[in-house]
Amino acid sequence: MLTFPTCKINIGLRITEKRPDGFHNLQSCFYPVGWSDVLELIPASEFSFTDSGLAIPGDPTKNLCVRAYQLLKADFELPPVQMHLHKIVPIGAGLGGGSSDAAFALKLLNERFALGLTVAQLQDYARRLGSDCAFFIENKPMYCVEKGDVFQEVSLDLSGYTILLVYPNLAISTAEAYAGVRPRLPETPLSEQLQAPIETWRDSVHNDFEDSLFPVYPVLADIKHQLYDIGAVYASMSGSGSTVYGIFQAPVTVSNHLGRYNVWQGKL
Ligand SMILES: C[C@](O)(CO)[C@H](O)COP(=O)(O)OP(=O)(O)OC[C@H]1O[C@@H](n2ccc(N)nc2=O)[C@H](O)[C@@H]1O
Ligand SMILES: Nc1ncnc2c1ncn2[C@@H]1O[C@H](COP(=O)(O)OP(=O)(O)OP(=O)(O)O)[C@@H](O)[C@H]1O
Repeated sequence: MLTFPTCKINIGLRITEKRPDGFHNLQSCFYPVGWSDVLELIPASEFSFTDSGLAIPGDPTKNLCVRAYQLLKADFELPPVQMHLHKIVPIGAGLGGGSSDAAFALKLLNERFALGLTVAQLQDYARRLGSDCAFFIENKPMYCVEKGDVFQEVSLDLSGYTILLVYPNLAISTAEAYAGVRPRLPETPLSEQLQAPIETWRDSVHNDFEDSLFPVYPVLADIKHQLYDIGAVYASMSGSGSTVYGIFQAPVTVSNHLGRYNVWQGKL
């Protein structure tokens, strides 16, 4: 069985407070984007995990796909499987790629072995693997609060718009990015700003990580300016970086300047 774990962008990201558990509460709209990995699962005589495509740093036995399998195996009689991940979505990119792999692995195992887990149960398993993971169970636009794993329905529909993602070949660790932020409650809740037309977002919808990361990595601010220069209606960094995205009315010609990076264009 094959599945295609997509990624996400954050439209606005306000870090509101540090929690007693060391994590941060946030407000953000998570929106699915079609740039995807490929995950294959085949029943086998013993468990194995292999990967290809982009090199994944760290120990493969701790890959989030393996951890997803082990999590379910602890509660169910799961037969052994051969798992293969072809990695396409950049890593340390603010796109939640690894989290998506984990969530899609949970969904695939649930389906293949008819475990009968509900969406809420799958989300509970996903939360144990990472803050971004639970979003990818339903994988639809959501207003996310707390650690980014508590959801409120959002009536945002950007279908028809084109998105251009620019990964500047620079990995940013999520934990380090959080260590650099100064949490504070925004004067206007993000949910209110998102109800205004997309043309207003440039002046209102903000990713708090930009404040601490743009001075350290000037290339990020440069990409954001370039995206506005080529006609983006709205541009922002996603998550804790380093991907910067632009939302456009129609498909765009990627300038030579941006073409030097790892770019992906598609429909929202
Ligand atoms: C930046 C975002 O991508 C926005 O969607 C997410 O908040 C990151 O979520 P994630 O990559 O799933 O992060 P996790 O694997 O849960 O946590 C990695 C590290 O990021 C920090 N972290 C993460 C999420 C959060 N709400 N507060 C945090 O402070 C913690 O130091 C944690 O040790
Ligand atoms: N399937 C996977 N894909 C990517 N990284 C993985 C995966 N499984 C485990 N990891 C580990 O997670 C680290 C990347 O985590 P990090 O949260 O920075 O990036 P991400 O999952 O690509 O997305 P984001 O930057 O949005 O959080 C990698 O360095 C790797 O050690």
